[in-house]
Amino acid sequence: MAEQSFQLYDTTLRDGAQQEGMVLTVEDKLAVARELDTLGVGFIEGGWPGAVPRDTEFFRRARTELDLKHAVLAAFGATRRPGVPAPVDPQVRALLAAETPVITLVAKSHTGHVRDALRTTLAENLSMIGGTVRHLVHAGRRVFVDAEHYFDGYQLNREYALAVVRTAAEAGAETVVLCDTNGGSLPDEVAAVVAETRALTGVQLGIHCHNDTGCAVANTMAAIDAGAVQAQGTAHGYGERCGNADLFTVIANLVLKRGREVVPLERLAGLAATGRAIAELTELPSSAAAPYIGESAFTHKAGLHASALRVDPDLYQHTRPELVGNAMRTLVSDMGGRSSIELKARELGYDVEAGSDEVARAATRVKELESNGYSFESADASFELLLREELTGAPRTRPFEVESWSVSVFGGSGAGGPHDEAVRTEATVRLSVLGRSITATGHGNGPVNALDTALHAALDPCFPALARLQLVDYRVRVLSGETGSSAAARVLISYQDGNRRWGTVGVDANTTAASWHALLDAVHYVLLDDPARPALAVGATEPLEPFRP
Ligand SMILES: CC(=O)SCCNC(=O)CCNC(=O)[C@H](O)C(C)(C)COP(=O)(O)OP(=O)(O)OC[C@H]1O[C@@H](n2cnc3c(N)ncnc32)[C@H](O)[C@@H]1OP(=O)(O)O
Ligand SMILES: CC(=O)C(=O)O
Repeated sequence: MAEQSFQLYDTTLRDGAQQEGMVLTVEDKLAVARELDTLGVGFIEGGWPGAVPRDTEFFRRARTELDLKHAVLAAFGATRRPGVPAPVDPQVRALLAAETPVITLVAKSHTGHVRDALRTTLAENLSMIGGTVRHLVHAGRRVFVDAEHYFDGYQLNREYALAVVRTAAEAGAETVVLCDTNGGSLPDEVAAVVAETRALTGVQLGIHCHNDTGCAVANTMAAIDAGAVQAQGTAHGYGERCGNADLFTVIANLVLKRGREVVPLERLAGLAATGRAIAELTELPSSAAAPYIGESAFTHKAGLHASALRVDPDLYQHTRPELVGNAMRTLVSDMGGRSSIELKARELGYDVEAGSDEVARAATRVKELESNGYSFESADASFELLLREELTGAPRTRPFEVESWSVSVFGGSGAGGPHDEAVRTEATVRLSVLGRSITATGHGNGPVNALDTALHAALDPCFPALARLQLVDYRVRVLSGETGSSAAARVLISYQDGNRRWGTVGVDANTTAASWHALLDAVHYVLLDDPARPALAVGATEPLEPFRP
């Protein structure tokens, strides 16, 4: 049964948008709000109407375009200006004009900030808070008050900080949210201040933490344990400076560690998908190491871990990945043994046993190859080719043979420089498909691009499956000094193949040859299980017999 009373308050669209590098259009903001609603947060703070024109527009469009099923919208803004009555303060009027059920006011609770930043008296600040809250409540809004710099203010002048909380609540604020605005607090301090404030005021409290000590989530959890009933945070912990508390982590912690079903379990299982969707919209890379939903959150590299995980996944995982929509992954590397190979093989759909000779041989080969410069961690396709060789006990079967390949780079006008358009690269490949010789040439902005184009030109007519193969990333690492071998370069190539992304690796003394090996692995990988073997070879008048490995 979902816990109704606890308030999950998302501020991705306001405080999260204060993150360096985040620029959201109104369209993006509407889409993020829909994702958060689907996840099941209770409140979505859409921005500061009247201050940020885009946010004013967001609230205008939200009225007709956002059909929220679960969440309610909150507009954020400041208390009235000193000396200006709330009803005529333009910012306060803009808050009402946003027509949201909830308005969240930021209010100063630190005496130094009142004097130096607001440049007014302590009494006037309290009057600004009380007057603005009363005005908004009178207008029919639910009001939350974010007590800015509360924890620092509490240390400096406890009575004044408490007076801010009491003033806001007496004026009608439903929840007073204690903010660690500078993010400098630690969990024990937060827990103590929340508990004391609660005991001394009896007011319903929330928590809003920044991550400047790396403790935003821990501080939020400590505050909740101490009695806070509203948790504010952002998707992926987006926010100013070091960010805010990551609301995704807070949600998963509450449900899975505290047994508080703040979102139903079926929505929690959509957490990773929500995270991916929001990262797409913000165009900010999400951290692979993000708790619960990061790509690496349940990914295992060490052999000893893999050995235990084979027996029971709980031995090296704090929770079950599927509960948050994530999945366990195994990485193959020289840090693994037979168990890592077995787990990876099973992940790839092969039924193998750790004790088998094939797995032992594959483990030995991975260690040997990695000591010569290979890296299979992000070259899962190259690993699968190696595994197949061991499982079938035969060298790799090849749907085509390479007769020769060459690359030429033609110098430019002499002006040189990276953008000298006259520099051209041409690659020629000569291949044999079922005994027929095919020659093709490709041009590109460099050797890899030209070789890739030439390979496609030669093979796509024979193997239609190759047409969907798209090279998306290329990385070269100079290995001199890293290994004892003569290999000089390791090339890792990533491909997009329909919805899948995978990689290959090539190692050679020559960088272009290393690239060629990685390119060939990709082609062989796509053709591993392609039922449409060469349909019509170039120059053939009759369809060729299906290829049999
Ligand atoms: C902790 C937080 O993250 S709170 C949210 C912060 N978010 C933002 O600031 C984003 C939106 N802000 C803005 O667009 C602009 O700063 C505006 C429109 C609010 C104000 O712009 P301007 O009028 O040009 O003022 P400016 O930005 O220079 O300074 C802010 C003013 O707000 C006042 N102010 C600061 N905090 C508060 C508060 N809690 N209550 C009322 N007024 C406040 C300051 O004293 C200053 O007043 P002044 O103009 O009399 O010096
Ligand atoms: C209100 C807010 O964002 C803060 O104090 O950090």
